[in-house]
Amino acid sequence: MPLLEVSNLSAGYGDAEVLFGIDLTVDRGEVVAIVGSNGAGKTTLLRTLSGIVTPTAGTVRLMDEDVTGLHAHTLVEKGIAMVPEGRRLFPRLSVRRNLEIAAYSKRARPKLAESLRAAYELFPILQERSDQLAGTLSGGQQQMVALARGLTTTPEVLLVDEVSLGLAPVMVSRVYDAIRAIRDTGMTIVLVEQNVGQALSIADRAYVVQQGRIALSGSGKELQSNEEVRRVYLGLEPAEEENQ
Ligand SMILES: Nc1ncnc2c1ncn2[C@@H]1O[C@H](COP(=O)(O)OP(=O)(O)OP(=O)(O)O)[C@@H](O)[C@H]1O
Repeated sequence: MPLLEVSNLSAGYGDAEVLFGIDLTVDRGEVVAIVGSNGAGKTTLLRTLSGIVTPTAGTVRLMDEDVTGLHAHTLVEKGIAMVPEGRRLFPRLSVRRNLEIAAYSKRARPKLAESLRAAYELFPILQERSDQLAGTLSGGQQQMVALARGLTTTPEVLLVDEVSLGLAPVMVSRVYDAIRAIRDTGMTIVLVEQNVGQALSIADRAYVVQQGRIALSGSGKELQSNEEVRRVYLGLEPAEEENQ
């Protein structure tokens, strides 16, 4: 049984339909990447899975329970956490306070001390900076707070939107190291990325979204060598040796 099973999911904003019959599965412990061009619907898919956007058709099952159309706060209680694009921290609150606030749910509150310990173990820099205002951290460090905040909700699955957006390349590698470290704890991760190369390098499996539909899927390795993916998303010629 997959941890997350999405069948025939459609969603949009008012009359603007964005997703058309998405099917995907995520197994426990997997990193699944959702890649595609600007405006393909990747963020909308994550927003629908996290209850911010209500689906117009289809089903979402979490650990075999139908959770379709539940509100975001209910889905947090059930174990779906979203790390949004742009991080959305409270810039004038300390790192520690940002993490504590995330543990508001009945699910997470009793485990707050344990979650903070685990977050600081994963991200020692955040422990060093725990009293610093989140808005004064570097972009990469803020992204680590956003990831740690998602983990503080003690999720079954962490949905991560555009984690590398706006970061310098060196920071992107650090943030990806952090995601590998999170994966190594056994966490299930769904990663939406425009940085297709990075996402495929870490993904067990990936889906390519085009105009609101799944156009391709396969293991991260398979998609890295898929001709269309190489040409359209990685900017490589089909015969070109990968040397980046
Ligand atoms: N709040 C909104 N109201 C109306 N339309 C929206 C809203 N958010 C996104 N859209 C539209 O939905 C479509 C899909 O956007 P979405 O953000 O899901 O794509 P994406 O693949 O994540 O791309 P990006 O990486 O640029 O965010 C786009 O045409 C976008 O203009």
